[in-house]
Amino acid sequence: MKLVTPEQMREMDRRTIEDVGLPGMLLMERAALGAVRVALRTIEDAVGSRIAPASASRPRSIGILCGGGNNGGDGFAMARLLAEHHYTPAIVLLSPAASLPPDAALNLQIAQTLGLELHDLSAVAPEDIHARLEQIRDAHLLKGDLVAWCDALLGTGLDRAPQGRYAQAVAFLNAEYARDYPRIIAVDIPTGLNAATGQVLGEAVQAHATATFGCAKIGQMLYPGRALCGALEVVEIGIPPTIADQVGYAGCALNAGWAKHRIAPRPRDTHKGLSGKVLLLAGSEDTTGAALLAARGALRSGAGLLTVGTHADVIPRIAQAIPDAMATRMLAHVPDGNCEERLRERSEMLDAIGIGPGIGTSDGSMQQLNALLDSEAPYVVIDADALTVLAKASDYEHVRAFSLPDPAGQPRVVLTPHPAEMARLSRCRMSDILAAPVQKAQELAQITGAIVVLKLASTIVAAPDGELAFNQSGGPGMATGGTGDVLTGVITARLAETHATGAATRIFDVVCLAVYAHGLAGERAAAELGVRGMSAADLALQLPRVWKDLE
Ligand SMILES: NC(=O)C1=CN([C@@H]2O[C@H](COP(=O)(O)OP(=O)(O)OC[C@H]3O[C@@H](n4cnc5c(N)ncnc54)[C@H](O)[C@@H]3O)[C@@H](O)[C@H]2O)[C@@H](O)CC1
Ligand SMILES: Nc1ncnc2c1ncn2[C@@H]1O[C@H](COP(=O)(O)OP(=O)(O)O)[C@@H](O)[C@H]1O
Ligand SMILES: [K+]
Repeated sequence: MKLVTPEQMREMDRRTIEDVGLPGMLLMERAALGAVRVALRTIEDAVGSRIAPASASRPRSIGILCGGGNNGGDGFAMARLLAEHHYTPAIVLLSPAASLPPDAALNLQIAQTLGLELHDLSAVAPEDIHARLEQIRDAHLLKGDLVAWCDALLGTGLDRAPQGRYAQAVAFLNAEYARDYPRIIAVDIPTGLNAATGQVLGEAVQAHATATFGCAKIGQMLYPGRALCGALEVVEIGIPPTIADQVGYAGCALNAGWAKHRIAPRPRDTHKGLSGKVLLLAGSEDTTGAALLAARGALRSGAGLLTVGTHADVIPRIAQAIPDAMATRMLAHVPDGNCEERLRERSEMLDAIGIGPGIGTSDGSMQQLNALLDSEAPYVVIDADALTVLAKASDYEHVRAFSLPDPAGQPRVVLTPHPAEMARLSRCRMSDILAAPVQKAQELAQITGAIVVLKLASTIVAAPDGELAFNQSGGPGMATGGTGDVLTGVITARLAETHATGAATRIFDVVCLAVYAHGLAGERAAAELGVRGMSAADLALQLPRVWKDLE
């Protein structure tokens, strides 16, 4: 699923209308048709919760709150189309009809000509809006049943927090959502949601479903926006693909459609060398678990040969817990030439190296990270303590220098920070990261030349050239210690196999698939064990099934 910014969507609309010559009314009609389809399905899906859809013998009402822009225009058109399906639409107008843009004005005029029910609240005092909307609702509840509200207040034109009448209408819709009876359908985007950032301006509508037009917007991928949309459906409105490609996209969503056919079955005549030689620099005395989890992530994601490079005391514990892996001394708390030497010797023979889970932030870790960035390792994943160590460095020249020499011009380093690590790397507060995660991830990718995986509930993958992806898999069960360690192993193993086989796959896509698969494993573990019962180890155990399904 391709994603756009609100500006890109407006530009696609504009070019389609002005350059191609498709009338705006036609786009609006298709938008309204799609939104009606989503509304009807949402109502039908809710039948179990006492809601009965309309039929010739069973009239039902739908309230449609319309604002003063083209989003409101979609709402007027929807009213006309809903009437075809035996619903009684009740249009509520919040802005003066005289200032509507042309297509919206025409759709309002048609609705009026058809005699559809219209409540003009554009001159009602804001403090009275709530009561007026309740009156409209109650009148319809007496006549039949009001089964849904459509939010056609504001769409991608939102440029400030809803205030006055709009704010009251948003609050009313949220009170209706809380009653858990009528379905709330957002037209294009829930009002109050910033389509670029996923942040709320003032208060935003909580919808059961959102019909979004043309392309999904970035703000619908990121929380809280993602949750406010409810079930999100993209409605084609007639933007020609050539126009969309000319305008360009802001990124893509990592979902089932994206992941299909991204991983080929292994050839029968392969051998372990071709599956990828992985080294994970992980674990210390108190954090052996981090190394074990990363190792499980790698072994369950296709690693051909896995070595865990760790502190001396940890080696027997790794060997006992995971006999499939080799363990060797490669970490020390104080700088140790032997560890560096071993790393240097091996790096060339490896396909990918992951560093960080549980290694500690001592000078020894710093030294080993520097040695790694001086090595010949094809790909390096930097996570956890190694990120904290990296953040202590004055600049990211080291990472940049390492990232540059790839013959195909692809990044060789992957950074996998969670928001706290990201704040350290970006030298700002965590609140700054959470307020602008996309921008921060892009900036760090550009500064370092690395692929940045900013781990959130909607993880963002950012490439140095500005490419973006937003992960849609995963869930709250993954909010438990160690799931990030597993991810390090997964990404490292996938990079290793790609390097070993010499596959022409883009590194960015390899990282994205690893992130997506890791989230799916989290979903599967939660489905089996519940979000509170599952652990990071359970997630790792689900990885084989996820890869099997993806193949
Ligand atoms: N021809 C097109 O461009 C199409 C537009 N479509 C619909 O049109 C929408 C975009 O239309 P518009 O650009 O008219 O934008 P909106 O309908 O989102 O509203 C824009 C108007 O509301 C004002 N506004 C912004 N924030 C406000 C606030 N907080 N309180 C009060 N007023 C506020 C703006 O100043 C502007 O006048 C899309 O979301 C989509 O629903 C669809 O019909 C498809 C085709
Ligand atoms: N609510 C959530 N929804 C989806 N994924 C989540 C959620 N919470 C956490 N995750 C994922 O779980 C992982 C946590 O990683 P991290 O914070 O590094 O944990 P740790 O350091 O304990 O291993 C990340 O991949 C993150 O995207
Ligand atoms: K809306």
